[in-house]
Amino acid sequence: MLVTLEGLDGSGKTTVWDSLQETYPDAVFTREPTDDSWYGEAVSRSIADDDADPLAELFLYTADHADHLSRVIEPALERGDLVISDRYSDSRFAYQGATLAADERLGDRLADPLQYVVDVHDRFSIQPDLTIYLDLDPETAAERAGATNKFEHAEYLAAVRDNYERLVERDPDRFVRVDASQEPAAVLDRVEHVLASAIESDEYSSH
Ligand SMILES: Nc1ncnc2c1ncn2[C@@H]1O[C@H](COP(=O)(O)OP(=O)(O)O)[C@@H](O)[C@H]1O
Ligand SMILES: Cc1cn([C@H]2C[C@H](O)[C@@H](COP(=O)(O)OP(=O)(O)O)O2)c(=O)[nH]c1=O
Repeated sequence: MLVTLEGLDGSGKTTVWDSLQETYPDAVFTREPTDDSWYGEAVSRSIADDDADPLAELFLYTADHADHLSRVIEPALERGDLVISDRYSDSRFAYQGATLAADERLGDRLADPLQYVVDVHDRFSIQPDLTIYLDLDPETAAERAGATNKFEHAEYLAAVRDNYERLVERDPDRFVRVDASQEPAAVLDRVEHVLASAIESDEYSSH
């Protein structure tokens, strides 16, 4: 079963992901961008480059995703493991959807940048069974994240949040929204509850 954690920078994904490792010691914990491959390293370089070409950046993230799928996700799912990923394809749909829309060169050419990024993933990616969306307003998110990279500014995060809203609306059965403005223990409690029920119904449906 593939579970993903999504939300703005600073929404608390990594905090939750760290804590879940104690609850589910046998699960495979992974993340995007990956931090153990040269594809992930290339993505980190692009994140640090304020002048990175947005289209080149989309394809770097997507290359990292393709490698992540074949190297980590697919083998784990074939073994029947629970996989919990801190960010996954929806990050690309929301973030690169916003970056491409803001790019003067591309904005007019791509009628719907978010849909373009979704289409790039068609035919090779694997859809999560459950996506937990940590919902937080862009100002608090930027404040918590400390705005250390170009993706963490409130104005940009507001566009990213609009894209997440579109994704949730398109796929209400897959997404579960969690109020990330609550204190950490309350957020974790809610996430653990959502995850436990999803695992239970997954086990029930596979018997
Ligand atoms: N529910 C919360 N309330 C307040 N601060 C939080 C909460 N969850 C995480 N934080 C803090 O916010 C910052 C960003 O959290 P992090 O888990 O790294 O977010 P993300 O992985 O979504 O960027 C960290 O300093 C973390 O301690
Ligand atoms: C996976 C992914 C991340 N990102 C961005 C979001 C983050 O600002 C940055 C690094 O991701 P990450 O290290 O998960 O940041 P954080 O823990 O602060 O949420 O990359 C994209 O723009 N597209 C993507 O496909």
